[in-house]
Amino acid sequence: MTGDAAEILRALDPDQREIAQALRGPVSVLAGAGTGKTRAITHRIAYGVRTGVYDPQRVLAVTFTRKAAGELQGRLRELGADGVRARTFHGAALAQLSHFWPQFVGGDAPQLLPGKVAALSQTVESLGLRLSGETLRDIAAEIEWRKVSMLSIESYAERLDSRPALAGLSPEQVIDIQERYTKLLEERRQIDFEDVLVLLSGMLEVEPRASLQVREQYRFFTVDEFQDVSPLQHRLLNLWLGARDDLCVVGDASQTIYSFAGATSSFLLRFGSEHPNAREFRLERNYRSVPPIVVGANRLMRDKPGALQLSPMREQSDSVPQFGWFQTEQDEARGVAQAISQARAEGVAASDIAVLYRTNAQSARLEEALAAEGIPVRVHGAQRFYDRADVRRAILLIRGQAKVADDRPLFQIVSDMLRAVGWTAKPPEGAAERERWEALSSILSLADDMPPGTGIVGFSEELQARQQAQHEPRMEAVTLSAVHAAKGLEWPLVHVVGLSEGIFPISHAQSEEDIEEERRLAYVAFTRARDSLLMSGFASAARSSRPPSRFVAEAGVHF
Ligand SMILES: Nc1ncnc2c1ncn2[C@@H]1O[C@H](COP(=O)(O)OP(=O)(O)OP(=O)(O)O)[C@@H](O)[C@H]1O
Repeated sequence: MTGDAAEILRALDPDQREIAQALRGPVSVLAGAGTGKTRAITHRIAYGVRTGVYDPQRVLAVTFTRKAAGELQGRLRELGADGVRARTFHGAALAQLSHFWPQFVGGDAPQLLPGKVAALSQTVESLGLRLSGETLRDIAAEIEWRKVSMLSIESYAERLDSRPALAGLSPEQVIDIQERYTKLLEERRQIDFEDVLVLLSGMLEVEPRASLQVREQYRFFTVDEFQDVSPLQHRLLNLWLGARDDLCVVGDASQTIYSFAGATSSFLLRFGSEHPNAREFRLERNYRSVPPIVVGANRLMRDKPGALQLSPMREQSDSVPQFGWFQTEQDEARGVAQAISQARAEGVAASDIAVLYRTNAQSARLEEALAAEGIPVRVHGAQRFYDRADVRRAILLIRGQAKVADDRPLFQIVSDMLRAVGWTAKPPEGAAERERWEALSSILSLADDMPPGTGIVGFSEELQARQQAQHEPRMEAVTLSAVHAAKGLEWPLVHVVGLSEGIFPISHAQSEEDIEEERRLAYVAFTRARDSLLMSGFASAARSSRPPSRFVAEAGVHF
């Protein structure tokens, strides 16, 4: 073993190390929240590359979001596993579909529909119906569910009884809309997001030359968050694998939060029966959170199927989760903003704080309250860092400057470039301006964090590599995020807001299954916190009064 390879293993605990050394064959890792599963899989890949078992070009790490793929790619790069690709299912599938279409179908691949709602709106109009934006989104969600569950419209029609009713629509109308939507896309030569996987899977099934090419390209697969895989993604993964079995899947049944969209943890929990020679590992040591948070998380999931029992690894702490109860949503937002102001006054960095909520609609009130306190925020998922116009311009300028012999200190050159796109040393007023300023400032902080002696050429290369990997620099702002989008992330101080019955769990979660999913979502939210977890809720709604969320008491938090 080379010294470098041994170095990679040194960062791991004994369980993680065993995983990193299990390089071949089917491997499943059941890993609780904060137990270092991302660390285990990135080090496993880096170890495989470093020991020469893996050709980096033939390794594919699959995640569910572009953000997670960017993080993974960034971490792999830091571990010296350049060349390994981290992609979303969708990203990898789209690249393959565009590549194969001209060869096996002819012409260019159909155009990808940016979203379903506009096409659906046209479809329902042609049927003489008038539906709200919300109903159109519900119809879109049903189409997505049908496709990822691999059901034809006919089979879907047979199951319609067990699906949620769509406001004001008869079963015949629901089916009619789906048929017309399909026809409209065909006429326009367009495909939607799920069609990418449907079409690619079909192509790989019937076209041995295509599947052979894919299997030539990729040999070793790792899938993160496997508890959220859909039947359609599972089918595609099996097609990528073919007869081989170099597949490592990692997940936590307690963090399954996309069942509503067709995901199921059964692929994770049944991995051993699908691959009888699989090795199964467990990670249950929680490194992320102080013990009282881990105890609360364990309580919330007690006796739930597939739940792991986390053992806290951090030192004992008296930072127990707290619950604050407010009269109105506005009072709650103000209370949270004040608490954040105070934490910052005590020295907590804005980037170390997150506010998590059940639905995106909750963010506006929080944004307002935080802006009133002069707190910089970034709304997670609103815009990708490298898609920001100013960031792109700044990177272009830096790249241009790297071509000129400029041996001034890096910090000076970069701040000049940033000034050219409107950055100032002092933060501006106004939430949007401030967010823009924070984005540009994060480029400057990145320059500041480069090893001493790095020049503009080295920095420009680093930026380009990060941009390619979508690896974002850290912004000095409080993160506002829906819980779904916070999966896989962590912050020292986390506020989970709207913990009121009817908000979280959400009012439309009625069945036992729906409530279980809400509970897992609460589990994801609570386990994002490293040092402090502050929960809150509010009593009054339009015409009624709500009690605190059941999840607060279930986590053993007193109020
Ligand atoms: N062996 C270890 N020693 C010390 N700290 C560790 C170790 N493994 C992981 N950690 C730390 O624990 C935290 C969680 O790790 P990571 O993000 O890899 O977890 P995860 O299992 O992917 O989490 P989740 O499933 O909740 O998103 C990180 O702060 C990481 O640095």
